[in-house]
Amino acid sequence: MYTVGYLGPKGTFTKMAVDGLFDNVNAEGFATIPACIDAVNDGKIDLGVVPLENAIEGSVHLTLDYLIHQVRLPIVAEAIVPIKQHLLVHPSFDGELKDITSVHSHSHAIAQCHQFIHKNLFGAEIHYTSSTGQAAQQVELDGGTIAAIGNELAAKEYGLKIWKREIHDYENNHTRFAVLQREETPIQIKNVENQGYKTTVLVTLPRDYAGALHQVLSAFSWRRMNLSRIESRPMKTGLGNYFFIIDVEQEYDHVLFPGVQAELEALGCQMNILGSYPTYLLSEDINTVENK
Ligand SMILES: O=C(O)C(=O)Cc1ccccc1
Repeated sequence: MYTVGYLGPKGTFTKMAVDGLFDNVNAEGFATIPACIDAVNDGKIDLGVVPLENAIEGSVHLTLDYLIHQVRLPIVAEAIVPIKQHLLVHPSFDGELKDITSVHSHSHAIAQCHQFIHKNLFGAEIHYTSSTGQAAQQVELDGGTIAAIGNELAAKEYGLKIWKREIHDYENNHTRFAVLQREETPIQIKNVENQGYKTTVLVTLPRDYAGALHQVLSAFSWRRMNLSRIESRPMKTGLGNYFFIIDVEQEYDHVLFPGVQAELEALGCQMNILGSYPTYLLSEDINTVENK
């Protein structure tokens, strides 16, 4: 049985991703994303599930930066999870929205609900937590007039009342989660069909010159390799120096990718593969918890 790490405590979206991907695993919660990645790297757990990107708020920089700068673990699968954010209160709360004095959640969850907070919780203090689960735990402990933003699983785990459902500002809210493994071996995923494959590459340019990025993209383009995302992250060596993280919508092969790599190296660029992996789209039902 795998031991799978996730960003805990119980009731986070990362835990929902674990439940959606795996049957019969030993799930272990970690307080931070780096702690979960380190545990995979140190061989303490078999797999780690970490958030990569949200449709409303964009990349999870902590995950990307830790994977780029600290611990290069291969991404072996991706889960795309439909996200529904709810406003959770203590069961003893019987006030109105205007009575809520503070709202607690992970910065990404707060950002997905900025408009809702601005219009309905104006004046409430915002408290950032390390996860939505931790925010829900806080509401269970403190009660009173504080609220958390999180999912139905958290409401169940911490005995909270869902005061208002689906408060995220835009529809089609999804988060991508990466499954990390120390050494790539085939992994057993629940009975869900994968939607295809992606390969994520990291490219560094030798220096800033006119058309450098255009040349990099051309290496993919003339080979008809479709890109689904390009993101720049600071190299942390000074302003203007970036890594480019590029998702290619196909599985790694031994012709096209080495061809791109040779072409980029001839330009003085470096290219590293961060993973080539199947992508799983999890069902909306994952947001609904049975036997509440
Ligand atoms: O807070 C949660 O519920 C998480 O699972 C962490 C997280 C962080 C950033 C984007 C999505 C999920």
